[in-house]
Amino acid sequence: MREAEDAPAEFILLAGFLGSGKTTLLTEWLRLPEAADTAVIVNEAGQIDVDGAVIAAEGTLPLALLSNGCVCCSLTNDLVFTVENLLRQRQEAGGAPFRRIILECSGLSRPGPILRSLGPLAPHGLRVRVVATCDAAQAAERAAHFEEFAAQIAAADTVVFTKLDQTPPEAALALVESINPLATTVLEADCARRALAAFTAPPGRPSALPEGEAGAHPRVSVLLARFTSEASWEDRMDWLENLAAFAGDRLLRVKGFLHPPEQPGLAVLVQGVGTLFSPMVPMPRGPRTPEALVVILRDLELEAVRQMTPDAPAWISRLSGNRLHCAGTD
Ligand SMILES: Nc1nc2c(ncn2[C@@H]2O[C@H](COP(=O)(O)OP(=O)(O)OP(=O)(O)O)[C@@H](O)[C@H]2O)c(=O)[nH]1
Repeated sequence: MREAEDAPAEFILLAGFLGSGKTTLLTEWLRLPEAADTAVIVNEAGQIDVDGAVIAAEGTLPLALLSNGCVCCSLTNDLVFTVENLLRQRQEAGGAPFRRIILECSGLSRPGPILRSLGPLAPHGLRVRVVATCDAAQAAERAAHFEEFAAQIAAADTVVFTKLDQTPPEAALALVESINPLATTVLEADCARRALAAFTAPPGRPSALPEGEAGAHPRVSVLLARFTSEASWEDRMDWLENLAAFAGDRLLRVKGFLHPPEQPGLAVLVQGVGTLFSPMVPMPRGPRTPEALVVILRDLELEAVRQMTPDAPAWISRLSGNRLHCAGTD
């Protein structure tokens, strides 16, 4: 579908639960020619900017980061400032106006407060749209435990199903339609076609309705794991294996970088959703790829994880300065 040259730029809020495939969808999009004139803002809730490093590896695109907090509760002013900065820098550089600014939200953020915070951007005439990813394999479990899941789906103009290679989509589709019968759904196994459908879908509702419920999650812990200088590669793998076995379905997400001691220039991207780990991806070691793993758990506290393997050459701490979810009301 060709877009009119003078169509207003879009502000796309890319929501979706932890590990549901937001970054993957976005990187697929950035590889397409249609993605020219896209700017990206990444809201990584912790100190480790994994998504930013993965997206930056796609090339030189205007990329801004909102880190150390959740954009739906603590960073709404920063968001307006960041968008205005991107627009101004583009104008000052004499570049063509952006067609799209995509905000990748952290996985537990709720679209409602973010949409409401966009008021000061009204003079820019951006058309706002919410795209939510839904992991077809995990939808029922997420819906049962996390109201953020329902808030994300309910706010979406477009719901994009992911992990269709792992599970048939019917149950997740029925669930999503029961939460938000108005959303356009994208059920596309091919990654490029899925990304194209996600980010160029015709506008449905003019803007999404903010959801009402508050979403504190005292049951979620966000921890940071680091390894000592004596730790071998096997120690790191053992620790991860133990974690998956110990936490079971209480393990929601692992992501971060490991540094193989034998390979000084190399960092390895580690991605786990639940206890399922993707093949590790090698990346150059550098300031964007520090060695640390963000571990997100349900119903498991720091002390329990430390006690899991008290002698492991690892430091486990709470992620400081982090608020993955809203504790307040709207
Ligand atoms: N098999 C399969 N794996 C996928 C698909 N989409 C994403 N993944 C994998 O799922 C994991 C999480 O994907 P991400 O794109 O990082 O998910 P995210 O929503 O950005 O994660 P957070 O930022 O932590 O909330 C990665 O290991 C991806 O490779 C898919 O359609 N099929």
